Amino acid sequence: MNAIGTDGLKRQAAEAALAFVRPGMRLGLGTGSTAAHFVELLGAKAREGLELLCVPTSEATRAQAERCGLKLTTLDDYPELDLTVDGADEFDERLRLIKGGGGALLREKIVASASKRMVVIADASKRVATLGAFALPVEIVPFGARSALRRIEAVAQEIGLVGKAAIRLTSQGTPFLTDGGNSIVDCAFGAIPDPEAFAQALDATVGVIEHGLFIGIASSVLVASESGVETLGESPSA
Ligand SMILES: O=C[C@H](O)[C@H](O)[C@H](O)COP(=O)(O)O
Repeated sequence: MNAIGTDGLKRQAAEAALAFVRPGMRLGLGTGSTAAHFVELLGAKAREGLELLCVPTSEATRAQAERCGLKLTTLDDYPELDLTVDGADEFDERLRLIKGGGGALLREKIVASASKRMVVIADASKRVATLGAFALPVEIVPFGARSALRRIEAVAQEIGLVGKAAIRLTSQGTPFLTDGGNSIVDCAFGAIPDPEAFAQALDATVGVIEHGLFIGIASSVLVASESGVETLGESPSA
C-alpha cells in the first residue's frame, strides 16, 4: 500500500484525462472503478456547463452517468465519437491492453473502436512487461459454452499457451452474464508473448464473441504512481 492509495491513484489518472476533453465532444464512457472516477469528475464539469454527449459502455456506467447528470446518446445516433476514456486490467509499453475484468469488454471495444482516440486511465500496478498475469476474459455465446472453452484452450495450446480456462461465475456460484446476456471465459494462461497471434486465433474461434485483448486501439495511457501521472502515447494536444 502506498501513501496515496490505489484509489487515490485511480482518481489522479481520471483527473488527468479531463485535459483530453473539449466542449461539444461526443464521449465514450468506460466501465470499472477507475472509469467511475472519470464519470464522476465529468459529471461535475457538465453541471458547471460543459456541453457533452456520452455513450456508456455498460448498464452500470449508464446508471452512474445519469445520476451525475451527463447527457447520454447512442452509437446509432452518433456512430463516431471523439474520445473514449476507460480503465484497463493490464497494459504494456506498446499500449496493448487486457480488459474485461468487470465483464464489459464487448461494449467497451465497440465504443473505443468507434472513437477517434481512446485514453486509458490506470494506476501503475496495471503496467506489465508482458500481458497475461491477469487472466484474459473472453466473451462467448452461452450455448455450448463448455465446447467453446475447449476450443479456446486448443487454439491457445497451438500457439504455446497452456493453463486454466474457466467459465466465470458470480459470487453466488451462478453463471456470470454480461450486459449482452453472454458468458465469460477467464483464461489464466500466464504470459502472452504474442498477443496479436492470440487475438487472431480467438477472433477465428467458433462461439467466441469478443476477447479482452485491445490491440492498436488505445492512443494514450495515463499511468498514476506516487511520482505523478505519466502519459504514454499521445498527449492531449496531439
Ligand atoms: O470490464 C471491465 C473493464 O474492462 C474495466 O475497465 C477493467 O476491468 C478495469 O477495471 P478497474 O478500473 O476497476 O480496475
